[in-house]
Amino acid sequence: MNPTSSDLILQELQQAQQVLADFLAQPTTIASIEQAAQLMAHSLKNGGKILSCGNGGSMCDAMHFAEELTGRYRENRAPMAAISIADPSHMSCVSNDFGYDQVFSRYVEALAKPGDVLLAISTSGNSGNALKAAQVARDQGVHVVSLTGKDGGQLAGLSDVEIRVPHFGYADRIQEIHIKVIHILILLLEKHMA
Ligand SMILES: O=C(CO)[C@@H](O)[C@H](O)[C@H](O)[C@H](O)COP(=O)(O)O
Ligand SMILES: [Zn+2]
Repeated sequence: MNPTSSDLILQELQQAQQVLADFLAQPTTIASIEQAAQLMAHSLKNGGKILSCGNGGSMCDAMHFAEELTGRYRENRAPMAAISIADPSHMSCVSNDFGYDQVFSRYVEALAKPGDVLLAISTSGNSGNALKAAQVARDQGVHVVSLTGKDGGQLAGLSDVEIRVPHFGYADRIQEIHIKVIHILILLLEKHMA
């Protein structure tokens, strides 16, 4: 028998609850979020900035993160220096002329300065363009914070701080936790910068 809509709704919410419980049960979770916030706050206090990137839904998350730092989260306060790598003209030029793997790294190469932070978001931890951006960032003295899923992929090894959602199913389950972490990071940045 096909599941009813109510069955599907309940199943979705219960699965999300389980992924959140598994994330919370991971011994590294709380410390890694606090470390990421400290790294970002240190950079901002020293005149640095945060660049964020990701593909698909994770690009939306990268944009969401940056706009709430330059714009607003819960309350009005001074803007913070953050920019997501999501300019369509840049993305189309670089994809067309150099390849999609370079869409984020070329932006990092152009704009990032030592002491800045790159927030790289990838549910698989294996998207080529995110890996290349993290590698170029490291080469330029830019700290890498990553939001990953599954086993962290290759991005785990390229990160100064990795925040991993240890879920091996669909990406949306991982993204649901990523956006929660993004909001917590903003909350902590506001606390550190106040
Ligand atoms: O939002 C979703 C799925 O929920 C998709 O658009 C998803 O972000 C895309 O398939 C991405 O290309 C996946 O990349 P990644 O998270 O593995 O780096
Ligand atoms: Zn938000």
